[in-house]
Amino acid sequence: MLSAYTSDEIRAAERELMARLPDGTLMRRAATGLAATCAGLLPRVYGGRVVVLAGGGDNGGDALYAGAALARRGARVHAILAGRTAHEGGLGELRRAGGRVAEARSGDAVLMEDLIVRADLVMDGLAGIGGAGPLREPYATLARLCRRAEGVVVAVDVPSGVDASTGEVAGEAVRADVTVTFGAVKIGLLIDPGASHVGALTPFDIGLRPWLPEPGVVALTGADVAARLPRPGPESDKYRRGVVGVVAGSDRFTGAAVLTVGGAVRAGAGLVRFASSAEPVARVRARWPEAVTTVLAPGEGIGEVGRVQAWVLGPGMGTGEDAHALARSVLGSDVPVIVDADGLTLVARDRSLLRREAPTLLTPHTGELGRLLGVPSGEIEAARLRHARRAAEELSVTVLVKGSTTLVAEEGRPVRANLTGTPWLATGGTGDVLAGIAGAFLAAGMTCYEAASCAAHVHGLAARMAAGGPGEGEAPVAALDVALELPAALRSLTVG
Ligand SMILES: NC(=O)C1=CN([C@@H]2O[C@H](COP(=O)(O)OP(=O)(O)OC[C@H]3O[C@@H](n4cnc5c(N)ncnc54)[C@H](OP(=O)(O)O)[C@@H]3O)[C@@H](O)[C@H]2O)[C@@H](O)CC1
Ligand SMILES: Nc1ncnc2c1ncn2[C@@H]1O[C@H](COP(=O)(O)OP(=O)(O)O)[C@@H](O)[C@H]1O
Ligand SMILES: [K+]
Repeated sequence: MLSAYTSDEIRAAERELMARLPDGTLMRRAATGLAATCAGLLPRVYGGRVVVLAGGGDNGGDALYAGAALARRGARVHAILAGRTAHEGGLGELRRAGGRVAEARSGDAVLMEDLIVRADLVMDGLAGIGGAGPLREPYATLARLCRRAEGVVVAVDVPSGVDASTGEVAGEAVRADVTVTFGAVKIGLLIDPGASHVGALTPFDIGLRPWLPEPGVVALTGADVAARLPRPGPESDKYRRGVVGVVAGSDRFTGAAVLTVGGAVRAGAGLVRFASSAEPVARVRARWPEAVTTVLAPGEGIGEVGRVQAWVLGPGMGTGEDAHALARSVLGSDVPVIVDADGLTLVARDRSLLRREAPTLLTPHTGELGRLLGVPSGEIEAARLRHARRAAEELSVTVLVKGSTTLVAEEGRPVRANLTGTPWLATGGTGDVLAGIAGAFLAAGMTCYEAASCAAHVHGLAARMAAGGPGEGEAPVAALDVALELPAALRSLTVG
C-alpha cells in the first residue's frame, strides 16, 4: 500500500527527525538522492548542461546542493535564482563547485530562456511543500519556460505550482518528466490536476517513516488488490461466489446494459441476474448467455427477479417515473447497491432514495457528482479530494469519483487514489463496465470501500492492457474491449 501525506504531516515528521540529527543532514540526504537521479538521466554528466531553478526556500536549497554535486562531476551548471534570497549554504557550495549564477529578476531574460530551453536537464527547485497559492512572478514565467525545455525536467520534491497536500493547481505549474520526492509521497502527487505534472514518480527515502502519522490518502498496489480479490475455493458454488443483480438499460439505451453485465460476468460474478425492459434483455441474452434475465413491465419493481447479494443500478435506465419507481424498488432492498449514471441523476433529484440500512456505493463522474453536490463539475475537477470527501460525508455513502484520477472516499477511512488507468478510458461506456466489475466484487462479499477501489484498479489495468501501452504502440480502446480484457488483467495480478 502506498501512503501519501499532506505538507504539514511531512513537516512535522521532518521536525522530529531533524531534532535527532546534526544540522543540515536531511537536506544533504535529499540532495544526494536528487543528484544521483539527475546523473542517471543525463546522457553524460561530464559536460552535461544543467539548469537549476532555485526558489528562495529549502526546495531551492536541495536543488542548489544537487547542482553543486553535478558540477563537481564536470557538469556545466547554471543556477537561476527566482527569490529575493537563496539558500545560502546551497548557493555557496554551487559557486565553489564552479556553477554559474543568474538572478531571474535582474538577469538577461533572453539568455535565461535560452539556457532553459537548451539544457540537457532542468531541475525545478522553485517551490516544494512550502509552495502556497498560484506561483507569483518570476516563478510563474520560469515554470512556463520549462514546457519548452528540450531536455528532461526534474521536479524537486513536488512540481512547483502543484499544491502538495491536495493536487490542486491554482495557476502556472511545472510539468516534470521525473519527480524526485523526499521522505514520503505527497498527496498532491497522486491526484489530478497535480498528478499529471509529476511524470515518473521517484520516491527517495530520507528516514521520515517512523514519524509519519496514519495517512489520509493511500493507493493500492497490484499485490494489495490481488490479496483482496475473491477467489473460488473447493466448496464454492455460483451462489456462494456471489449473485449480482443488474438493473440497467432501456429501449433507448441498450448498450449500457450489455456493458454493465459484461463487466460483472468477466470480473468473476458467480451469477448475474439482469432485469430490464424487453429490448435490453434481448441484447444481453444475445451477448451474455451466462446471465439470467427478467423482463420488467413498465413501473414494475424487482420483486420477481430472485435473490442477489448486491445490485448495480442505473446505467442507461432512463430517468422518468418508471425508472424512479424501479430505483426505489432496488434501493429498498436489504443488500448493498451500486448507483451509477441515470441512477445518480435520480438520486440527485430525490435524495430520499438513499435513506436505507444496507451499504450504498455511488460511482459518479465529476458532472454527476456536481449534480449531487450542487457544484459545477469544473470546481470538482480542480479539487477532487475535497469534493470526494465532502460527498461521502454529506451523503453517508461510499463514493467512487471517476475521471483522470479515480478516488474512493468513505467517512472515517483514508481516501483511496487509483494508480492504474489510461486516458484511453475516456470513451463512452467504460463507466458501465466499471459498475459491473464493482458489482461482482460487492456480491462476492467485499465491502463497498474494498470493492470500489479494487474494481477501479482492475478496470484501469484492463484498459491499459487493451490499449497496449505505455508509450508507443497504444491504440484506442472501446468499452467492450475493457470488459473482454478483464480475465487477463486479473491473471496478471499476483499476491506480493
Ligand atoms: N525541512 C527539511 O529538513 C527538508 C526540506 N526539504 C526540502 O525543503 C522543501 C520545503 O522547503 P521550504 O519549507 O523552505 O519551502 P519551499 O518548498 O522551498 O517553498 C518556499 C519558497 O517558495 C516560495 N513560494 C512559495 N509559494 C510561492 C508562490 N505562490 N509564488 C512564488 N513563490 C512562492 C517562497 O517565496 P516567499 O514566499 O518566501 O517569497 C519560498 O522562497 C521541501 O519541499 C524539500 O524540497 C528536503 O531538503 C528534506 C529536508
Ligand atoms: N482522462 C481520463 N484519464 C483516465 N481515465 C479516465 C479519463 N476520463 C475518464 N476516465 C475513466 O473512464 C471511465 C468513464 O466513465 P463514465 O464517465 O461513467 O463513462 P460512461 O458513462 O460513458 O460509461 C471512468 O472509469 C473514468 O475514471
Ligand atoms: K519543486
